[in-house]
Amino acid sequence: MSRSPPLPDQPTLEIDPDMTDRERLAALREHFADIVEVNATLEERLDDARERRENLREEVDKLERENETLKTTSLYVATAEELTDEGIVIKQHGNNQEVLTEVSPKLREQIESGDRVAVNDSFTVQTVLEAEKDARAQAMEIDESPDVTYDEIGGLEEQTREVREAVEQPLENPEQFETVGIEPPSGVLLHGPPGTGKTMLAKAVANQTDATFIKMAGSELVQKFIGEGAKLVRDLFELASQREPAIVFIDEIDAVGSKRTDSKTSGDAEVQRTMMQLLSEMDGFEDRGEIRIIAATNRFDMLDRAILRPGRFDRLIEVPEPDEEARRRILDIHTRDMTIADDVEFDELAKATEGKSGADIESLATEAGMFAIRDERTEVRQSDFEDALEKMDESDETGIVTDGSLPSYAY
Ligand SMILES: Nc1ncnc2c1ncn2[C@@H]1O[C@H](COP(=O)(O)OP(=O)(O)OP(=O)(O)O)[C@@H](O)[C@H]1O
Repeated sequence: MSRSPPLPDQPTLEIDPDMTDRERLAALREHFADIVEVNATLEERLDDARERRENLREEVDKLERENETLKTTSLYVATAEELTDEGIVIKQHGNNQEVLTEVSPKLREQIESGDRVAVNDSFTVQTVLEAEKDARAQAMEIDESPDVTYDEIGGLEEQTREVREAVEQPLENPEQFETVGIEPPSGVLLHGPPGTGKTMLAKAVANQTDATFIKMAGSELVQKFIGEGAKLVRDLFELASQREPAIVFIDEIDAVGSKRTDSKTSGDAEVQRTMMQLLSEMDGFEDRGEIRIIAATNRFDMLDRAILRPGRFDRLIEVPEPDEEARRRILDIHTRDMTIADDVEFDELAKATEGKSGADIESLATEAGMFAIRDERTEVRQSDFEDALEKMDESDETGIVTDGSLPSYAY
């Protein structure tokens, strides 16, 4: 805060007993003029101080209001439907209840009908939410040019060939399909245990074909964006058609495409709506041009068969856990940039990692590197890999997984 200038000195009256009346009058006049000047200065300062106090009071009010807002627990999301002289008509998400409510004049200036707002328990509008495209941006990962290449994928030669045939060829040589007179497969479903390279495979095809890679996680659709799943699916396909050629990758499709249950809870209904939207987008897909869809799941058994009908995900590709040869190759790939000591026996490590996925082998290499660093070495030895493996097996037993996710062996 800026410091105020010092107050002016109090004027002093200097009267000498030897002064004539005229001199005394002059001195008094001068003193009076000084006092008037000091008074004006003080008055000016007082005005400044009042103004400052007013500003501070406003600031305190604002902070108090903000504090109040923060203290009130959850807010509800609603859409501002209509701005009237009496207030704002909002429609609450979830129950579609319409309410005429109040809003501060300042907030009102920022609201247009159609905006999403947050309201408190008494429906008073508290804030205007960012445009919905934010939910869309959050729900989708868009990668204009993924950098994964086929040679970074260990094993999966047959799967790579199939994916290239079903996705890459229709994008690169559509006329080949026309000439032969067949429709390319609509959607490809990769199924297999977690961390085996399904996402990598989809990214590699996008890279190879210069397609935009747009990923959406099924679990987020139903958990994070409750009430918006169907709309986000629509947005996903709209976005893809704006970014052609594009590869739409739907990870964890089981979250929206599980077998229908008989329960009628609203959560299930929401999942159903999301899935119906997905199916209808896929059915109307032929005219969409250069968009291919790849989905992935590690719960193949749970999938609703409707998803697998012809014209939908009709090319099923199993992505299994890597065998010994594939593990050897994955070890090579993930230790490519590491300084490896001569004593490291990759063949032996490939044997010892039976049951591990590609993602596990990647963390094994990183962990072995960490052991070397802890020991202040730059070269990674066989013993580092062995220690890392032991640590990994221990955490498998305790169920603690290094990347923070829960182990999922449902496959
Ligand atoms: N076959 C593989 N070759 C090389 N690296 C692999 C392979 N499989 C997995 N990885 C490594 O593990 C990471 C995770 O793999 P990815 O995301 O492709 O698995 P996913 O099958 O899609 O898993 P999830 O089902 O959990 O989504 C990759 O970034 C890569 O570093």
